[in-house]
Amino acid sequence: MSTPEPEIVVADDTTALIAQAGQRLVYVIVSAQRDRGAASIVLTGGSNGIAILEWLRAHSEDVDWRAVDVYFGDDRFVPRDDDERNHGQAARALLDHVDLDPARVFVMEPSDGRFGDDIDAAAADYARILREHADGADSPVFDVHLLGMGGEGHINSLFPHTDARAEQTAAVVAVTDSPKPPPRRITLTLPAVNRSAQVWFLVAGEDKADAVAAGVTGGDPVEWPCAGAHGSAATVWFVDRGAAAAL
Ligand SMILES: O=C(O)[C@H](O)[C@@H](O)[C@H](O)[C@H](O)COP(=O)(O)O
Repeated sequence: MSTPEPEIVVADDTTALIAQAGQRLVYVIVSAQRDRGAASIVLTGGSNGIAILEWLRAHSEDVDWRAVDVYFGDDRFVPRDDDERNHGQAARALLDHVDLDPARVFVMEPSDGRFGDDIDAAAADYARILREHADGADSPVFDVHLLGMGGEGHINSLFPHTDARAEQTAAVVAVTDSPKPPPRRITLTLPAVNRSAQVWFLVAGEDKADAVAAGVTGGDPVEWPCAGAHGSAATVWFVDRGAAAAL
């Protein structure tokens, strides 16, 4: 399946990057709600993934939050109240402050959740949730999957040269040896990311420039996982000047 050429949006700084991506996200959500009655987004961790949620908290008066399905691209398999949880960070930044329908917020279980310390059961549960909202496929067609990115090109918890990155079938896998701590995580895989209509990267800093260049110019996705992520309708790289330095 061919994918559209990536679009690159270069912002002067992180504040502008987040505002540009935030404005466009509001537009996509409002358009989807007008056309289909609902929108679906996949959240991500990291400083930019959380910063866009803080931006939305202040600028999303046009969004009907009760008609947004919220998923997570990955989360750390640590206790619910651990500061490392992407869900907790997202809740503090946005989710606790807008009128979401709790039945439409799909959280990966923590290590003290319904499955206790059984990470495989917790990952299987999230796979079940995705299937239930996927019209016969393994994962939904998300309107927008947000992605942060590490300097070595990792996205979600898909790190270079790992089985999780190489997964071709399952939509969700457990990771127990993440090279970046904490070691245990649950993550959507590239097949799930790539079912999204739009995949958006939020990337700042010159230390990410080589990975951005690899991602944009079709580098080897084994080496640079970001290069394997594409939306079916659009792939957008929101980058600051530093992250764009090698383009
Ligand atoms: O799971 C993690 O360990 C991090 O959350 C990580 O995946 C992060 O999202 C990226 O490294 C981008 O982070 P920044 O947006 O802070 O650059």
